[in-house]
This record gives sequence, C-alpha cells and structure tokens, in this order.
Amino acid sequence: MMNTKNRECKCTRKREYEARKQKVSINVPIIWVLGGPGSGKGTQCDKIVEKYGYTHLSSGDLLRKEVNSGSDRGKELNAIMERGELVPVEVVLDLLKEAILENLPHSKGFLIDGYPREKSQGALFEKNVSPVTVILFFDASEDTLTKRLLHRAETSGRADDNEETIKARLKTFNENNNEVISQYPDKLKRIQAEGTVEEIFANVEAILDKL
Ligand SMILES: Nc1ncnc2c1ncn2[C@@H]1O[C@H](COP(=O)(O)OP(=O)(O)O)[C@@H](O)[C@H]1O
Ligand SMILES: [Mg+2]
Repeated sequence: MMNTKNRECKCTRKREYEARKQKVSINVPIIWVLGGPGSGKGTQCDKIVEKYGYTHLSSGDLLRKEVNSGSDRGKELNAIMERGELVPVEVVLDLLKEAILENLPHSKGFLIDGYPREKSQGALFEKNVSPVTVILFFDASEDTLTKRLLHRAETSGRADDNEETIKARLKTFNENNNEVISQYPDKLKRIQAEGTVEEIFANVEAILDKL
C-alpha cells in the first residue's frame, strides 16, 4: 500500500518537473486576457470559447482548484488570495504551463485569463512558455468594477468577493496594471468594457476575426 502510494507520488512529481523543463512549440494564438477584477474577463472568455473554440485557462480558477484540493499549498494560496494579494509567480506559471501542455494536442488557441498580473510575470511567461500573440485589455472604471463584483458576490461564493477584499484587489490591480500593459504597445488591444456584454463582444470579434 505504502509502496504504491510512494510510486504514484514520485511519478507525479517527475511529470511536473518535466513539464517545467519541456520547451513548448505552440502554433496557435496565445491571448492574454487582462482587466481589473470584475471587468468581464470570464464573461467574454465564455463567449470567445463558444465562437472560436479556444481553450480558456483562468489563473484564478486554476488556483481555486488547487485551494479546493485541500493541499497544504492550497491552504497557503487561500490565505494570500483572501488578503487580495498576488500568489508567487512560479505557482501560477507552473499551473498554467501544465494546463497548456495538457490541452496542446487539440487546442485552437489559448485564452490566458488574469495573467500576467505583474511585469515580471509577463516576461517569465514569454521566456518559459511562449510569446504572446495579442493582449485583450478590458478597461472599465473602478465604480463599475466594484458594482459588478458586489453583484457577483451574491452568487459566486468566492472568498475574495467582499467589499474589503475588493478594495485590496483594485489597489493591487492599479499598482501593477500600467506597468504590465505598457510593455506590449504593439500587441495591446484596449477594449472599452463599460457597455453590454454583446457590445463588448462585438469589439472582441473585430480583433479575433483577424487572427
Ligand atoms: N458588460 C457587462 N455588463 C454588466 N455586467 C457584467 C458585464 N460583464 C460581466 N458582468 C458581470 O460582472 C461580474 C464580473 O464579471 P466576470 O466576467 O466574472 O469578471 P472578471 O472575470 O474580469 O473578474 C459578473 O457578475 C458578470 O456577470
Ligand atoms: Mg474571472
């Protein structure tokens, strides 16, 4: 019993290690989806998946999955996320890269939702995973973001959808966002995200139809 467990454990670790080392050759679009908390990244990604068949990888969802697994790493992550802070970049990047490799054989493109959150995260992704094709940045006012998140809080069950954490998340976002997007002037597509879901999606289509 003990032996089998150990073997499985080593095996998983080995696979993870190899995933990290492996060079990835990706010939489908890699799209970073950025914007403040509540800017509609998840909502628009769902619509993109429906029309374009891309693979949606949300860094937040991958992290929450890790938290729900109940692992020690998950518990540490949960504490950080409840404070509205950013988790260590290696953790997010490993989770993203593993998910990309897993989906690569059949994927038409990847939506990387909510990453990079810091300048260094973008550089690490491009170095260790792949260059980015295009960046969708959903731009909405703080007022709109807060209203949408408080509304989402009624049903989301997310530990970070409460007034205090929302304030901290907006602060984290404002501190880092300009530095992130200013690195990629040629790839950046700024999308006005105050309108209806359909209006915003029309602007998204105008960009993705050209890829
Ligand atoms: N264009 C929109 N107009 C009004 N509400 C929206 C719009 N887009 C998203 N929402 C709502 O705002 C909340 C946050 O959207 P979500 O897609 O989860 O944002 P993010 O993934 O960027 O945090 C959700 O409750 C969602 O239904
Ligand atoms: Mg989201």
